Amino acid sequence: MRIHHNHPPNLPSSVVAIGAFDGVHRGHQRVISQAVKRSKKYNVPTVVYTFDPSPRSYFQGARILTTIEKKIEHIQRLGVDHVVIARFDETYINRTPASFIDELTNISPLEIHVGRDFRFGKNRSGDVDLLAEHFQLQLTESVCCPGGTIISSTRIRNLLSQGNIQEATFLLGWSSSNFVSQDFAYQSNPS
Ligand SMILES: Cc1cc2nc3c(=O)[nH]c(=O)nc-3n(C[C@H](O)[C@H](O)[C@H](O)COP(=O)(O)O)c2cc1C
Ligand SMILES: Nc1ncnc2c1ncn2[C@@H]1O[C@H](COP(=O)(O)OP(=O)(O)OP(=O)(O)O)[C@@H](O)[C@H]1O
Repeated sequence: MRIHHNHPPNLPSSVVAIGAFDGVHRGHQRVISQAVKRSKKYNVPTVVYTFDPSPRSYFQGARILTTIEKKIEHIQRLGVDHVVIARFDETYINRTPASFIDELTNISPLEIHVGRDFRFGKNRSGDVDLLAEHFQLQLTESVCCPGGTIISSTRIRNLLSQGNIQEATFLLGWSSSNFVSQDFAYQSNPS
């Protein structure tokens, strides 16, 4: 897998998945795996476009589930060809939706895979309807817990803070021993 910092490569065609993907949990895995499956069908590379730091950590100071290195490792395991890591800083957050859309045209997406709630651009002003005016969108069905709640990084963070490692690990879909960041590992197992 090739790693691109800040700027996507120029590609003649691709299938793209976009998101913060903190934890690369079961919901994220579905978004990315569906992109990989479709890229194989088209015989074009899969690109995952993600952010460092994650927007939730930047805006709300949320503790991360995965370091950027771990995130890359898990994305690679899903069979992705290229990962773009955009530095999420003051300059970046002020970009307009149009500027983000322009950037995506460099990778010539045949399809873009995101969840229904995906937002982008300054003040979260871009949504899936706007993206669909420019690209073929594939909206991933939400992956839920057995109880019916949608899996999210926030939910997993809360479970870990409460010490509920078993459920957090299940929602992550990876082994927590080599997955959860040191901060959480320490908090959940202080001995
Ligand atoms: C160019 C760009 C600018 C963004 N600016 C903001 C912003 O001003 N405020 C904000 O809360 N999020 C901003 N975001 C983050 C998005 O709201 C969102 O978190 C990000 O696209 C990842 O999607 P996800 O949270 O569904 O994974 C921006 C994203 C992009 C791509
Ligand atoms: N449970 C899920 N099922 C399907 N798609 C999901 C799921 N959770 C997130 N996604 C999608 O994956 C992409 C990345 O999502 P994001 O990183 O914001 O995850 P999140 O779990 O909602 O995080 P947070 O709780 O921090 O907001 C987005 O397009 C989002 O819609």
